[in-house]
Amino acid sequence: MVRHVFLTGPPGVGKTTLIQKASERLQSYGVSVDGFYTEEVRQGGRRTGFDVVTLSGARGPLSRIGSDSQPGGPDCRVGKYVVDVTAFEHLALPVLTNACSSSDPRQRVCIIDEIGKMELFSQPFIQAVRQTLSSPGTVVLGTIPLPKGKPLTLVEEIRNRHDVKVFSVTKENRNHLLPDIVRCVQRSRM
Ligand SMILES: Nc1ncnc2c1ncn2[C@@H]1O[C@H](COP(=O)(O)OP(=O)(O)OP(=O)(O)O)[C@@H](O)[C@H]1O
Repeated sequence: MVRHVFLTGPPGVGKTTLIQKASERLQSYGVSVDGFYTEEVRQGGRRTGFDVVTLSGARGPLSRIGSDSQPGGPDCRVGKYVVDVTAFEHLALPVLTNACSSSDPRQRVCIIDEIGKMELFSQPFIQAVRQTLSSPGTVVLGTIPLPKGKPLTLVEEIRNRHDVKVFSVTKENRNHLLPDIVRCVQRSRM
């Protein structure tokens, strides 16, 4: 029985776009949707980092090019991007906690875009994702990266769960997947 739905695929293929469309479609059906997206930040035509944007409209940095890690702190770097773990946790953790603790008896959908290298610098985030996945009232609609390099423990865990359906997004199928994703989430809520 599928409980949670994840999208995977190469960078820039359209995972976030699909999740946003699915979220809008689900909300138009009266489904309660919460969570966060990761959006790229561009300045002068080049990508300078990523922001976390919650569905309730709050925005903060996830990572930026060229800024240094805190002196003496851990080096939370992915390629040229330095992750602002504190800012990320400040935005993402309350969203996940709320998704698990809502008193609304109807099942709700929690968008987690994405669970990748940058986000996984945060141990509290890892714990919060595990808790959300095991929360009976919550269906997760999220994104995970394709397997590449060293396996990411939580991502492997998600892939191996029996209650998870993973859609692989490609340039060829990205314009056709939306109804399947929405249907799968709707069925998970029954
Ligand atoms: N179906 C589509 N047709 C044309 N362009 C698209 C489509 N889906 C997304 N794009 C464009 O591709 C770019 C990347 O999209 P998006 O951010 O959704 O990809 P992503 O897979 O989430 O990327 P990342 O791996 O960096 O998070 C955006 O500029 C978006 O407008």
